[in-house]
Amino acid sequence: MKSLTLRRPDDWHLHLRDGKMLEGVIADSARHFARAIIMPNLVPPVVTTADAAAYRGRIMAALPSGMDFTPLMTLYLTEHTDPDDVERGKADGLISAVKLYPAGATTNSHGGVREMDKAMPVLERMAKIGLPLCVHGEVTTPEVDIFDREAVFIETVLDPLRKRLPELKVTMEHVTTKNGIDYVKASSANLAASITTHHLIINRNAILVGGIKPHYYCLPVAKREEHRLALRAAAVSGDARFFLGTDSAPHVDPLKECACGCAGIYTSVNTMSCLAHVFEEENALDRLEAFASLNGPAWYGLKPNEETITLEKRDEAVDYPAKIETGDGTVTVFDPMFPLHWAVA
Ligand SMILES: NC(=O)N[C@@H](CC(=O)O)C(=O)O
Ligand SMILES: [Zn+2]
Ligand SMILES: [Zn+2]
Repeated sequence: MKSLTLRRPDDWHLHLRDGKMLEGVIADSARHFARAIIMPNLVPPVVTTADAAAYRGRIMAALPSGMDFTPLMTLYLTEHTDPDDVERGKADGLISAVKLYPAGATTNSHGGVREMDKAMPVLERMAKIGLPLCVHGEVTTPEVDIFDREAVFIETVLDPLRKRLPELKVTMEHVTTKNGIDYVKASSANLAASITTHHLIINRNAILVGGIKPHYYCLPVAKREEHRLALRAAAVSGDARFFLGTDSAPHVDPLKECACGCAGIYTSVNTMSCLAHVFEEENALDRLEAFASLNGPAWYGLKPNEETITLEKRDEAVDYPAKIETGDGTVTVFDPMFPLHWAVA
C-alpha cells in the first residue's frame, strides 16, 4: 500500500456558517485541518472585531470536545470599516485578514464594497501593519460575462489597487483562471492565491453537460478546461505563492436544488482524498505538502503545523457520505466523479 505522510494541512478559505449548520459541519474540517481562515459572510456579516470575537466563541463552542482546531478570523470589509478597530484586532491576535467582497459578487455580499475609494483609509492601514487583504476577485457589472469576471477584476480593480498601494499584501482567493495564475506569477511581491479542491477537478462542463447540476455551481464559476489545467499546474508546481483554500461552502439541498440555486460546493469531507488523487495524477505527490501544509502558513506569517497526517492509497474505493445531515437540513458532499482511493489514516 502506498502511503504519504505530511504536516497536518490548513484550509486558507473556509465557510463554517453559524448556528446548527456550524455544528453540523465543523468536525468535517477539524478532522483533517489544524487551522482555517474563516469567511465572514454571515447574515449579518462579521464586520467588527467584536463580531469576530463573538463568532470565534461560537465556533469554539461548536467544536466537539477532544478536537483540536484553530479558527483564524477575518473581517468583512465595508465602506465604513474602522481602521483603528482593524489594527486592534490584529494586535490582539484575533484578526488574520480582511475580506473584500465586491458588492453583489457572491453569497451574502450585498453589504460589500461599491467604491474602492471609500475603503482606502482601512486598506492603507492594513498595508502599514502588514495585514493581508483577501479578495473575492470578480467584478459585478452586468455587462461583463460571468466567465470573464475574474479576468476583468484583475485588470480593472486589482491591478490598479496594487499599483496604488504596492505594500498591501493581497490573497486572490479561489483563483479560477489562467489569467489569475499568470497575474500572480508575474508579480514580484505581496501577492498570493488560494486554489480550491473542486476547481482542480471540474471545468464548466460539470455544471452544464447532460442537464444542469447545481452541486457543481459555485462562484467564481468553474471555467474552461484550459483554465483548470493552469490551476493544476500552479498547485502542483511547489511555487510558494499558491496554496489550498477549499472554499468549502455548505448550503442545504433545497437551496441548491431550486429555480435560483445558491453558489457553493461542500468539500470538507473528502478534500484530502481528492487532492491526493490529483497530485498523484500529476506525478507530484511530493509537492502536496507544500500546497496543503507549508505555503499557506508561510504567506500568513505562521509556522507550519508540527503534527502530521498520513494518507494511504487503498485498493478498494474509499467510502465517504454522499450527503451529511445537519440541524438545518441535508448538505450534498462534492462528488469528484471518479472513485477515491486515498484516505486519511
Ligand atoms: N464560493 C461560493 O460559491 N460560495 C460562497 C461564497 C464565496 O466564496 O464566494 C458561499 O458563502 O456560499
Ligand atoms: Zn468568494
Ligand atoms: Zn468562499
